[in-house]
Amino acid sequence: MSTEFTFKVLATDGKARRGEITMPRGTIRTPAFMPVGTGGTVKTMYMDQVRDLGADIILGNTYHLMLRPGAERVARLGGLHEFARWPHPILTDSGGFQVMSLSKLRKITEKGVTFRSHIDGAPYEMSPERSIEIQGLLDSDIQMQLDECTALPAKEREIERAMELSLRWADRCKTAFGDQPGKAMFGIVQGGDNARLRERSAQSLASLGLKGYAVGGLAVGEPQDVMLDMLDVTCPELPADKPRYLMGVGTPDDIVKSVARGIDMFDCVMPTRAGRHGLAYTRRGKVNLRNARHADDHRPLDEESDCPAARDYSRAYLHHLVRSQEALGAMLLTWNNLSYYQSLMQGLRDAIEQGRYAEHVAEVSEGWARGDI
Ligand SMILES: CNc1nc2cc3c(=O)[nH]c(N)nc3c(CCN)c2[nH]1
Repeated sequence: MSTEFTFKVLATDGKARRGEITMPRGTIRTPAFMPVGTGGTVKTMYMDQVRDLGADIILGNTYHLMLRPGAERVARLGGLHEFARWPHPILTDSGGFQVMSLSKLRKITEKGVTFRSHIDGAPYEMSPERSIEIQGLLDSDIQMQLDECTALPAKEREIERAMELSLRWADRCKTAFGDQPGKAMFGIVQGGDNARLRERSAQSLASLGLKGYAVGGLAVGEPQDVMLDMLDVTCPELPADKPRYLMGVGTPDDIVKSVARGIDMFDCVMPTRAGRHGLAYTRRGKVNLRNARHADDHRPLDEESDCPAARDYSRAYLHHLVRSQEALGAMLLTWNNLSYYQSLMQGLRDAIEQGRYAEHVAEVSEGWARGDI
């Protein structure tokens, strides 16, 4: 187990990279999908299950945990890993995006963000320094800079203002984070759907010499081709020997296309949120178990899966659980969805090692297109 945070590219296939992040709490095989554990829990899952599905790292949220149960309280209780019984790496988002999407009466100034809690309306201030302090109290392994994510569509001058503010905040976060060998602080590239601003943001962040770089400001409603175009201009400006994390992405199709453009890490609520809404991800595409067509279908979701949720339960039973709003419905479909996402990532990692990434993507895409029989 290394005491340092290191990233190695083990193989490439075009722009796709098979890599490995080693850090004190464990190794992260990339391309990696991080299940979202917003409030210190991957909803409806035991942490042992999440690990057994192949997840090397999960995501936590500064915003939610600072509001409840409180960062100082988590620190007093031994940090987030001890609190949630997840001993492997944790990446925490910095809170800016969640403030903008969840809280009311929020204001952004040079100093930071002020906002009211979406839980009890209490007022809060969060500076770049406080965000890093909170992530330290959580004992987070990979900490994200505080940034401002511009909602799209937006005027160029608005995108530029937020991008430049985020750059100044990156510098302040780097100073606040200091030198923590076994941990990392990632910068976040902004710049909306503007190629020139994306390049400027990436180049400026690269000059900070950070341990990793996220691509933010995407998956905010823009068409997939716009997101992919922004990756085409951003990734080449980022150091090839550092991990690249595309925030909030995405569908299986988003992921395979983003890996092909040089992305190494992903997080997305889709597999977990969809599971709670009766939607299953499978190698033959999506299956909506709310649909009455499943009411008498004795087949499992995927007889070839090694996940019991996909292999051992009939669609009829899953349909019944979902329609009856039974907790087990959300549990089994979340289990199935995270299993599918992790098996997708394992397939991508293997394909890059074997130099057959394009062929593998064609195979999985054909499976989705064939649709669920
Ligand atoms: C679902 N789409 C999405 N886009 C994001 C952009 C940022 C982004 O630009 N910055 C930060 N800090 N987080 C983002 C997130 C949250 C990731 N868990 C995003 N999620």
